[in-house]
Amino acid sequence: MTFKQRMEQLRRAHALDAESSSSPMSTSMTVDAEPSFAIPPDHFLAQQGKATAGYHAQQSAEAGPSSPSRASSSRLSTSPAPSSDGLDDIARFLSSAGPLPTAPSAATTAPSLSSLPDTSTLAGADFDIDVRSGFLPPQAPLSRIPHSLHESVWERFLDGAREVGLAINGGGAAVDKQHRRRCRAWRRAIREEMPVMEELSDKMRQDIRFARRGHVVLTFLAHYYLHSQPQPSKLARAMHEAQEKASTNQAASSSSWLASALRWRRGGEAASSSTAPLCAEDIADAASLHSESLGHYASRLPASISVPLLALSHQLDLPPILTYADTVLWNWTFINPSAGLTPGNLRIVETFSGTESEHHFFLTSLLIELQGVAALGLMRASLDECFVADELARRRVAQYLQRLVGVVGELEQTLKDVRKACDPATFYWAIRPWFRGGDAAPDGGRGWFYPSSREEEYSEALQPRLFTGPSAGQSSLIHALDVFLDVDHAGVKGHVAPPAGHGGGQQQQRKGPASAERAKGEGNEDGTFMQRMQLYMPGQHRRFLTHLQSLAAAADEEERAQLPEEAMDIDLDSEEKRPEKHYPSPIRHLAQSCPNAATHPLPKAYNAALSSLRSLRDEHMRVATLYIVSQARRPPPPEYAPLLEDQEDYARTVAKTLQPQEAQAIVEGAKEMEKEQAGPVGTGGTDLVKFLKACRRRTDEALLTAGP
Ligand code: HEM
Repeated sequence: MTFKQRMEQLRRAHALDAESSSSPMSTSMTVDAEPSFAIPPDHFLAQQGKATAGYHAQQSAEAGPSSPSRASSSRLSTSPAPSSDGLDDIARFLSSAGPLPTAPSAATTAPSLSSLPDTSTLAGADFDIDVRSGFLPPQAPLSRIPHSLHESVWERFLDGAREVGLAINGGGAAVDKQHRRRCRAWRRAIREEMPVMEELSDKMRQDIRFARRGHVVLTFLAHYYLHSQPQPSKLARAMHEAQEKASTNQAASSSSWLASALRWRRGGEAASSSTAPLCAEDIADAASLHSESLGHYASRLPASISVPLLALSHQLDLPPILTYADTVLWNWTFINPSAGLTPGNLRIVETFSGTESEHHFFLTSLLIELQGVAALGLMRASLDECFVADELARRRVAQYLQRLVGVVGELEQTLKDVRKACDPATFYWAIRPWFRGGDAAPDGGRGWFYPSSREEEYSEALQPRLFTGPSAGQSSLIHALDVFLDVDHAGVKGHVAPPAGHGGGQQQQRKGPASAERAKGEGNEDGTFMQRMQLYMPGQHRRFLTHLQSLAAAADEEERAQLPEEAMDIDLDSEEKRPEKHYPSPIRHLAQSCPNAATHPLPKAYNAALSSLRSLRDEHMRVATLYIVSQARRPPPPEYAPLLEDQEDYARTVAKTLQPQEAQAIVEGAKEMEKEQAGPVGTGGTDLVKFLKACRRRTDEALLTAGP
C-alpha cells in the first residue's frame, strides 16, 4: 500500500468515526506487507568482529577430545583475530529464515478472552501481535513435547537435568563429588546417548507451537550443558600442554593421562579400597573429568543439541541461543486453564535453578508484557489519529497519551515488585550466570561452536559463533514504546537534550550536530545494544518494530508537501525506497506541530508519557543496581562459591607422576596462563550503569522543550 492510499483509507475511516470513537480498541492499524529486514552496515556485527579476537588462544582447550594434539603451548599467546564468521552467521540466520508457520489463530484463545472484540486481523496478525495478549501468544504455549514425537527425547533429558541438579560451573561447596559425578554423567549422555536428529517431525516443522517448545527445550539444554561444566583447570591445562610438548608419542601421552585419571579416581573416591576394580562407568567418568578439566567441551555444543537447534532457529527466525522469547514469551502456562489470561492465573514453566526467585523474575517480565497490551492499544489508536492530524485527532491523542502514562506507571510498579519474591543474591549467583551467551565472560566471550552434523562435532574447521544470552532488553514492548515516543537510542535524529527542570508545550527545534557527534562516538552505547537486541526478537516482532519506524519515515507533513508527486507513491514497507532523512515519529510530529503549543494539551501529554518512561527507567536502574551492581561487589555466598576441588585435586595427583623438569615447565605454563586469563575481571557495574544512564538520557532528549 502506498502512503497516498493509506491516507485515503484513514480519512474515510475517520470521517465515519469522527464523533463516536473513544476506545482505542475500536480503532485499527492495518498492516499490508512485511518489510524485508536488512542488517545495517554499521550494525553490531562490526563489534562482534572485535569480540572474536584471540579465540585461537582458546581453541587449543576447545579442540575436543578426539583431537588432543591441537593443544600446544604456542597457542597460549594471543593469535590474530579470525574472520568475522560469527557475524555472517547472525546475518544469515536472520535474513535467510524460511517461511514462518502461521501464528495461532484467535479462535484458539483462552475462554475468558472470547468476550473481547476480535480485531486481531486489523491490528497486527501479520506481526504475530494479538490485541488481547500483545507480544504473548494468546493461547498458552506448549508445555511439553508429546511422547508420540521423536523430539520428546529432549524433554526427557531436560527432566534429567533437573533430577541430577545441575549447578553453575559444577556447583559450589555444597555440591559433593558424587553429585558432580552424576552431573558429568548427564553431560556425557547428552554427547553420547541423545540422538542427533537430522530430520524434524512434521509437527515440529509445521506447527509453530511445537517449534517454539522445541526451541525452549533445546536452548535450556544448551545452557545447562555449557554452564554446568566446571571452569577448566589452569593447572591441568598447563600440565597437559607441558606433557604433550615433552612427549614425542601422542598416543602414549594420552594413555598416560587416562592412567593418571584412573589412579586419581581410585585414590580420590575410595582411598580405603584403592585396589578395587574399576568399572566401565568409572573409566568413562575419569575420561570425562579429564576432558572437562582441560576445557575440551567448554564452548562446544554437542551435535545432538546443535543440529536440531540450528534447524528450529531458522524456522523461527531466531538466533540459536536462549532468548527472551524462550524464557518469557513462550515459557508460561495457565494455573487454571479455564480462567484465561489474567495476571494471577499465570505460571512459568521452565527455570534453571528451580527457585522461587527465578520463577518470579521471569513472571515479572511476563506480567509487564501482559500489562503492555493496553499500551499497544493506545499506541495503535494514536497512530491512526496521526494520519488524520486535525484538531480532533490531536485532542484524542492527548487523551490516549494521558492514559499511556497510567499504563507505564503500572509497568513500573510491577518492575518494582520484582523485589517481593526474587532474592538479589540468588539472582546474581544462582540464576543470572545460566543466561550467559557465547559473547560473555568468564571464558572471555570467544563464542560457541555449533556443529551442523555429527561429523562436524569436533572438526577443527568449525568456527565459533558469537551470540548474546537473553535479556529483557529484547522485550519488543519497551522498544515499541521507544519508537512510538521517538526515543532515539541511535542518536541520529538530533534531539536536543533538555535543560534541567525542562518544561513542555512549545515548538520543538530539531537540529543535530551535537547529538550526531555523540552518535558516532561515546554516548551511543545504548543505540548499538538496542539495535542488537532487536535481532534476538522473534522475526515477526522485529518486523513490527521496523514497520513502526517506517511510519515515522512518512509522517512529516511539511517534508511531504515538498516531495514530488511520485514520492507520495513510495511503498511504506519498502526498505529500499525509505528516505535517508531521519523523521520524527508521527506522535512527536503531531505534538510538535500544534499551532497553539503553549496551551494545547498534546505537547504536555507527550512529555508526560516520556516522563513516565523515564521514571520506568529510573526504577529499572534501581533494580539493576540492587540485583547486579551491589551483588558484584560482595563475595559469593558459600553455597555458590566456585569450587575447583575435583579439577585441581586431579591435576595435583597427576603432577606427582611427572619428572622434575616437566613439573617445572608446568608451573611456568600455569603462571603464564594465569596472567593471560586475568584480564579485567569485573568492572563493578560501571559499564552497566553507564549504559542504563545512556538509555535514560535518550528518553530525556526526546522531551519537547522551548526552542530558540
Ligand atoms: C531483576 C530484574 C531485572 C534486572 C536485574 C535487569 C537487568 C538489566 C540489565 C543488566 C540490563 C542491561 C543489558 C543486559 O545486560 O541485558 C537491562 C536492560 C534492559 N532491561 Fe532489565 N532487568 C530486570 C528486569 C527487567 C524487566 C522486568 C524489564 C521489562 C520487561 C526489563 C527491561 C529492560 C530493557 C528494555 C533493557 C534495555 C535498556 C533500557 O531500555 O533501558 N528489565 N536490564
